[in-house]
Amino acid sequence: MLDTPFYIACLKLTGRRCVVVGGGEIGLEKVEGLLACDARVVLIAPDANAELQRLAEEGSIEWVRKRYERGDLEHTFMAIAATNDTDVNIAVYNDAEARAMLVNVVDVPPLCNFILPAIVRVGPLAIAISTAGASPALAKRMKTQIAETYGEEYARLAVMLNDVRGWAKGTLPTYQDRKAFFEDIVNGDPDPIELIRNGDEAAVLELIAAAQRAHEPTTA
Ligand SMILES: C[C@@]1(CC(=O)O)C2=NC(=C\c3[nH]c(c(CCC(=O)O)c3CC(=O)O)Cc3[nH]c(c(CC(=O)O)c3CCC(=O)O)/C=C3\N/C(=C\2)[C@@H](CCC(=O)O)[C@]3(C)CC(=O)O)/[C@H]1CCC(=O)O
Ligand SMILES: NC(=O)c1ccc[n+]([C@@H]2O[C@H](COP(=O)([O-])OP(=O)(O)OC[C@H]3O[C@@H](n4cnc5c(N)ncnc54)[C@H](O)[C@@H]3O)[C@@H](O)[C@H]2O)c1
Repeated sequence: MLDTPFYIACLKLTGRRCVVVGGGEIGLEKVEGLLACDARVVLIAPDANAELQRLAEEGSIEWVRKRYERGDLEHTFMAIAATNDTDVNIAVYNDAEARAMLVNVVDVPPLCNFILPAIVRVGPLAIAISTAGASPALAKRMKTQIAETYGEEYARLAVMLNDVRGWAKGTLPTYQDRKAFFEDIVNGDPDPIELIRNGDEAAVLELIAAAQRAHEPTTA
């Protein structure tokens, strides 16, 4: 799989039907990942572990208590198979592929048209690490190391920069102007990340205000 050039993207799952087939520990892991992204999760499995049953009872997921059938993929955006039956996993893959649907069979690369990276999430930041299947264990180790480097201060700066995007789009006429404005702040002196680390958000706001003054077109 190392010669597969994977196209990395961020999917919007909000409100979309995502089907998980298999109600064991691994099925639960996948359900939780999808719920964290506001997907409409449908679990297909004749039995499910206690936590999945709880999620179904509280209405967080729909549990269809039966064995998988092709029709379960109707109107579905993504399917993830996590059963202990290879024939079922192959059927899910074939049925999803026939509909050009996104499909992942956990830990079976030939039955995936997308694979899952290890992810570091902090606020709006998401850093994905993929080894193209070469070593999930290494991806997991890197996740820990990256999480130590890119913490809350980066997430906070992202939010502060988002707050000024409206001003930039409304005030700075060209893409180049907006690019220069944001790069001045992000790579600014003093370093905004260091300022946030030291608890001095007021100085970051001042850095942003100074960039606004420097980049605002003159009306004369
Ligand atoms: C990242 C992560 C995300 C997630 O699952 O959400 C993920 N696997 C994780 C953990 C993990 N998986 C395995 C181990 C044992 C150690 C090891 O083998 O390294 C550990 C470590 C552990 O469990 O601690 C075993 C394993 N995994 C695959 C195979 C098949 C094969 O090698 O042929 C085998 C051998 C099975 C066997 O030997 O029988 C295949 C895949 N696993 C992927 C993703 C995709 C490639 C990702 C990439 O590298 O780009 C891919 C291709 C398909 C997919 O499943 O999407 C998650 C870390 C989550 C986190 O902690 O953040
Ligand atoms: N548990 C682990 O740590 C782990 C790690 C890596 C890979 N795996 C593999 O991932 C798979 C899932 O692991 P698990 O621990 O969640 O397994 P599990 O045995 O606990 O759960 C399997 C689930 O699949 C369901 N299932 C079986 N046939 C089905 C069908 N026809 N339609 C719908 N659902 C069906 C079962 O009802 C059960 O809910 C297994 O193949 C396992 O070898 C497990």
